[in-house]
Amino acid sequence: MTTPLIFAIPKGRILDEALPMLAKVGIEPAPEFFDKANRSLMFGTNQAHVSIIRVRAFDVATFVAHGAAQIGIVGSDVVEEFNYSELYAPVDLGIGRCRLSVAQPKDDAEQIDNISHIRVATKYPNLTSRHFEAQGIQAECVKLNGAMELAPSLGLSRHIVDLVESGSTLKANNLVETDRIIDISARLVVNRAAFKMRSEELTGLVQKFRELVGQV
Ligand SMILES: Nc1ncnc2c1ncn2[C@@H]1O[C@H](COP(=O)(O)OP(=O)(O)OP(=O)(O)O)[C@@H](O)[C@H]1O
Ligand SMILES: O=P(O)(O)OC[C@H]1O[C@H](OP(=O)(O)OP(=O)(O)O)[C@H](O)[C@@H]1O
Repeated sequence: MTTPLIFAIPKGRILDEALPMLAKVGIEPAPEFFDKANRSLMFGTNQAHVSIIRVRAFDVATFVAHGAAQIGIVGSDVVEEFNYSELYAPVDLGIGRCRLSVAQPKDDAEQIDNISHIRVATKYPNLTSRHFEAQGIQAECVKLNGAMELAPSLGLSRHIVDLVESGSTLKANNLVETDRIIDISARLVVNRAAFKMRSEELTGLVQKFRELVGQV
């Protein structure tokens, strides 16, 4: 019997858009997956050789990069933040679209043109440092895991780097977007070693996703 293929999917907001895509490529989670009272983290599917794990978005990349899961779905923000060499991201799924941006208080007139150091609250210290480094600015990142928008009003940092979609979270917290770092969408990710070792199964699955999004 072959070991099942482990497919990692994020439990956050991408999940609702990812499940119909999985169904279209022929993978449907077992009914227990939809039972909120069920505390399992790994689920069978309609395909005997495919299991699903539901983990936090950042952890999808970690599970797949280390080969604990062979394939997964995760935002390109996470792929680029980690930059794991073992993570192959062959398909842009076109879901979970947003952008990673710099923001600051609406009434803060400070320009960052003439400064060499900046303090930034963010969940993305690597992307943030890289972005400011390219402008000759050293970024001191304060790592938060959510609610970055609170940082400026509470004096944690003047600037934040966070995900923006509609802009309503920034607006509700009196912040304005000052720079766009990257555009983001969800990617199909595959562990490179697994892609070689289990090439038949994984190439077939990658191809189905490519066809689904019209990237043939
Ligand atoms: N406002 C948004 N619009 C569209 N896509 C988003 C938005 N916010 C996040 N995403 C995408 O969804 C992914 C997961 O975001 P989500 O907010 O569900 O995670 P989270 O709750 O911050 O994660 P966790 O609880 O696992 O730390 C992000 O990595 C990004 O790719
Ligand atoms: O521009 P908008 O449409 O307002 O979306 C942006 C918000 O969405 C995400 O947060 P989420 O709602 O996932 O909550 P989180 O802070 O717990 O991650 C992100 O971190 C922003 O706060």
